Amino acid sequence: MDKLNLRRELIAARTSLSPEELRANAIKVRETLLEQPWVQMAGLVACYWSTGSEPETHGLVFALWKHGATVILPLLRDDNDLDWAVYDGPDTLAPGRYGIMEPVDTRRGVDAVRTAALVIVPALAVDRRTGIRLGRGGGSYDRALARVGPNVPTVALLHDGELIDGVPSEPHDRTVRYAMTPAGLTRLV
Ligand SMILES: Nc1nc2c(c(=O)[nH]1)N(C=O)[C@@H](CNc1ccc(C(=O)N[C@@H](CCC(=O)O)C(=O)O)cc1)CN2
Ligand SMILES: Nc1ncnc2c1ncn2[C@@H]1O[C@H](COP(=O)(O)OP(=O)(O)OP(=O)(O)O)[C@@H](O)[C@H]1O
Repeated sequence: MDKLNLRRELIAARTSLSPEELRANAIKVRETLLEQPWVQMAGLVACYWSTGSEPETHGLVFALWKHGATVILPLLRDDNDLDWAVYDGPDTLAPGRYGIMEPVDTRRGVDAVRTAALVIVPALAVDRRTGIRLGRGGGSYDRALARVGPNVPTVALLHDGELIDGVPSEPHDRTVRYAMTPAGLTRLV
């Protein structure tokens, strides 16, 4: 299946998830990730502020922040590349493009993600054999992940049925090292 149709199918499946399922998944994701030593030890974490039926990250971001980590969140630039700014509590976010909440703190530039010790990303699907990630289609995270060093753990958050075989890929597509689903954390590459 091509990317466009696969995206359409995955987005349709997400809209059928109930608020209870979304909440249960969010708790599982938060608890599983916070158990990992490499998560606990990360001083600077790049995450995302979830919207709609995406795997929910609000509790995770809050918990990482409370734990003492510096959390940076993306701001979508006009060229679809990602700028980054520091999360400083729930009152420090304002809607950006597509209505996604973005931090109002000073913009740290597209290269800020290079300094993260852990990178948690949104995805519509990940290929379980290759780690290839399918995103929204702006190429934003392809660009951001290209700046992340090979030894930095990268984790895509997924719902059930989104860790699949045969994600279509192009040369610019980036991989992630872990997929987090309601079934648990899977090391990919
Ligand atoms: N929560 C969250 N934050 C994020 C991302 C994301 O996927 N999730 N991004 C990941 O890159 C960036 C924002 N990029 C986005 C790109 C497209 C759409 C979106 O809703 N697109 C519509 C169609 C848009 C259109 O009208 O052309 C869609 O997918 O239906 C949302 C975010 C940065 N922040
Ligand atoms: N490094 C890059 N520099 C500039 N444009 C890029 C880069 N990587 C990808 N793109 C462009 O982004 C567009 C969308 O790519 P693709 O469909 O793979 O997005 P995606 O990975 O699903 O989305 P996202 O990364 O935003 O979650 C493509 O047209 C591609 O040319």
